[in-house]
Amino acid sequence: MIDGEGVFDVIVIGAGPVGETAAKRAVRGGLTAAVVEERLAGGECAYYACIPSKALLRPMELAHEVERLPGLELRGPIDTAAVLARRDQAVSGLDDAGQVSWIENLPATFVRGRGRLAGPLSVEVTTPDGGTRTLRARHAVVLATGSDPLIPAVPGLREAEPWTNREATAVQQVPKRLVVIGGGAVACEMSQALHSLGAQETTMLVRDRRLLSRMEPFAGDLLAESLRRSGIDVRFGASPARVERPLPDGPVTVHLEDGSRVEADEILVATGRRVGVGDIGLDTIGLEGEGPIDVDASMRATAVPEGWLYAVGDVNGLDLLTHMGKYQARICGDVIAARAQGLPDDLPALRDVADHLGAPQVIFTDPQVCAVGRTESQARAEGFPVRVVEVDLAGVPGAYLQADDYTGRVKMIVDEDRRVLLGVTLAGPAVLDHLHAATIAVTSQIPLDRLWHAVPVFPSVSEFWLHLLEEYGL
Ligand SMILES: Cc1cc2nc3c(=O)[nH]c(=O)nc-3n(C[C@H](O)[C@H](O)[C@H](O)COP(=O)(O)OP(=O)(O)OC[C@H]3O[C@@H](n4cnc5c(N)ncnc54)[C@H](O)[C@@H]3O)c2cc1C
Ligand SMILES: NC(=O)c1ccc[n+]([C@@H]2O[C@H](COP(=O)([O-])OP(=O)(O)OC[C@H]3O[C@@H](n4cnc5c(N)ncnc54)[C@H](O)[C@@H]3O)[C@@H](O)[C@H]2O)c1
Repeated sequence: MIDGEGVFDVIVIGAGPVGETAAKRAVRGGLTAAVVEERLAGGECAYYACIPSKALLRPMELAHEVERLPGLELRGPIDTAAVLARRDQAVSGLDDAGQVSWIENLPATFVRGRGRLAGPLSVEVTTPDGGTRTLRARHAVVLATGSDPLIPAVPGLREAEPWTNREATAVQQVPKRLVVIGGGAVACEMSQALHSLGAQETTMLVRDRRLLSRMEPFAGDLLAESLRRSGIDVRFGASPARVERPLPDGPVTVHLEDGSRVEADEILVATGRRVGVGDIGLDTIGLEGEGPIDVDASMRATAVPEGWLYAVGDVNGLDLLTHMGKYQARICGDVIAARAQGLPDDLPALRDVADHLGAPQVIFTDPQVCAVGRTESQARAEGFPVRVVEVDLAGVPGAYLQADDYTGRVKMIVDEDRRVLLGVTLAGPAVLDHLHAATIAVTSQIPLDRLWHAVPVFPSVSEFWLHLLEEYGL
């Protein structure tokens, strides 16, 4: 809704899931908003990350479920063409018309083009036809510019035109031989998805000694076992020294630091992200640097004393997860609206708490890996009086009824002084929906003596709570 030529209460740069949410909340709070997007409204998440990756993983998950149950059998291999067609549907054929209408119906003004700060409260947009347009904000500019794949400086790697998450999630032809650099979320999910869809030789080159090295060690170990069982070659302590691809469409060879080499048809780089602060005009407001934008608990950029600049989602580097970015965006949009209208801006719902407790996260592999709060090593490093309790999920009737040879584990970290949970990690088939109960317990700091009265149903997987609490001594 424009109420002056190019003048809005709030301007959001970046229409990923996070920028869209910030605009929605600001408009709900009675403000006018413009949303500037250079590529596709919906962002990385909708087209090249969360949505397509989960569409590609779901058939693998179901196939594994069937394999684990005697009496059931798949009629044939996974129909890759059908899976890719369903993925195409899930990403709306890379057409953002629906997302643009959603933004316009907020109502907010959608501006296609590259946004760049042009001094305080001012945004210059380079439109697709090469023209420029200047927008002014009365109250706030929100940076929601996300992140881009990071390609490490390995000689020959960039020249080999590696796949990033974008090409991997948009795959049309699954390579027969795939080599993946990385052992984090993207590497694990995409290796398993592409292997299940036809990559016959999949090699993961993991620099660390474990997969998912920021999570509890048992989770990465269970996942590595599962990946290896399905035929993926997971190599630890494997660092690429140089990469060669003599012909653009020919095979690629990765030479490792230990002198060995891997040849493949395609190479996927999954080594983290670079936050989206490049060429967005930070210099025009006296900021510099390549790193995330530091924010306070109301999502306001701490380096801008006048307080008109906010940063939400991947670009602030707090937690590179869609649900966390959208949570930040709800706070941000509401705070901007409150401040613009002189309303209280310090209500409990208007401050970021969750990012500092340990964000909930699910790795959608088989086994699924789910975590919230602190790991044991984080809790110990922070000086908490820690007690750890672990339970084998195979001993929980609700779990072993699900499948033969059910393999899974759960670990809880207790603050012994307060007898509350600091963190929970669980890994196993189809456990992701159990994470929210753990998130509630960790976030709400429910005393274990109270949690004891939340009786889990028999025979459900959620009885692991009972097993944990009994093991603890209740
Ligand atoms: C393969 C993969 C799978 C993932 N799976 C999950 C998952 O299952 N669950 C989960 O929670 N998270 C997942 N993530 C992380 C998630 O994708 C990100 O945390 C999320 O996309 C961040 O949202 P955002 O809006 O901050 O940024 P983005 O989604 O990156 O959107 C930013 C938008 O800003 C636009 N933009 C940037 N600069 C400008 C500019 N100057 N002017 C105009 N527009 C601009 C971009 O074009 C983009 O559309 C995954 C990531 C990857 C790579
Ligand atoms: N299901 C999910 O929630 C999900 C799925 C995918 C991605 N994501 C998010 O997207 C972000 C990016 O994921 P990602 O997997 O790219 O990053 P990551 O930070 O999770 O993992 C990066 C991996 O690359 C390795 N690495 C880094 N630099 C390297 C180098 N120079 N050489 C060799 N190895 C190197 C690291 O050791 C690590 O194993 C993550 O923060 C994650 O939260 C979330």
